[in-house]
Amino acid sequence: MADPLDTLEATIAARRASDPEASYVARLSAAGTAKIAQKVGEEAIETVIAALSGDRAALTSEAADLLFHLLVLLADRGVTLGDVRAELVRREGVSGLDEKASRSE
Ligand SMILES: N=c1c2ncn([C@@H]3O[C@H](COP(=O)(O)OP(=O)(O)OP(=O)(O)O)[C@@H](O)[C@H]3O)c2ncn1[C@@H]1O[C@H](COP(=O)(O)O)[C@@H](O)[C@H]1O
Repeated sequence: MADPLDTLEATIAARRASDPEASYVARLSAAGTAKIAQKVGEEAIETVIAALSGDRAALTSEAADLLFHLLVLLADRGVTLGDVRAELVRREGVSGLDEKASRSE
């Protein structure tokens, strides 16, 4: 089975330039980077609130909203899940101290 995040990334790529009347992704993308980033911020706050509430189902739902909007933002800025995965893999071999040192170089 395909990874749902990969499937969602492909769906978002396909919908970005489609009819805004029929697609939320197209509507949000047409609104621009600042609006998409604002939505990511809102969903992040809602995720934090759900986490602190102790409601597991609410946290799961808000996390899905957050990941969806983050994928729309990444697509808007031309960053792929592959780019993010590669960064995570790179960090697997870097200790906290080493990473700080490499960032300051
Ligand atoms: N995963 C999602 C998804 N999660 C949340 N949402 C939408 O995100 C919106 C956020 O809700 P809010 O209440 O925060 O926002 P709002 O008040 O409606 O909108 P704003 O005015 O704040 O922007 C809602 O309209 C949800 O329907 C999503 N919309 C789409 N997808 C996926 O994207 C695919 C493509 O969707 P379309 O572009 O609509 O075809 C779908 O098949 C889904 O897989």
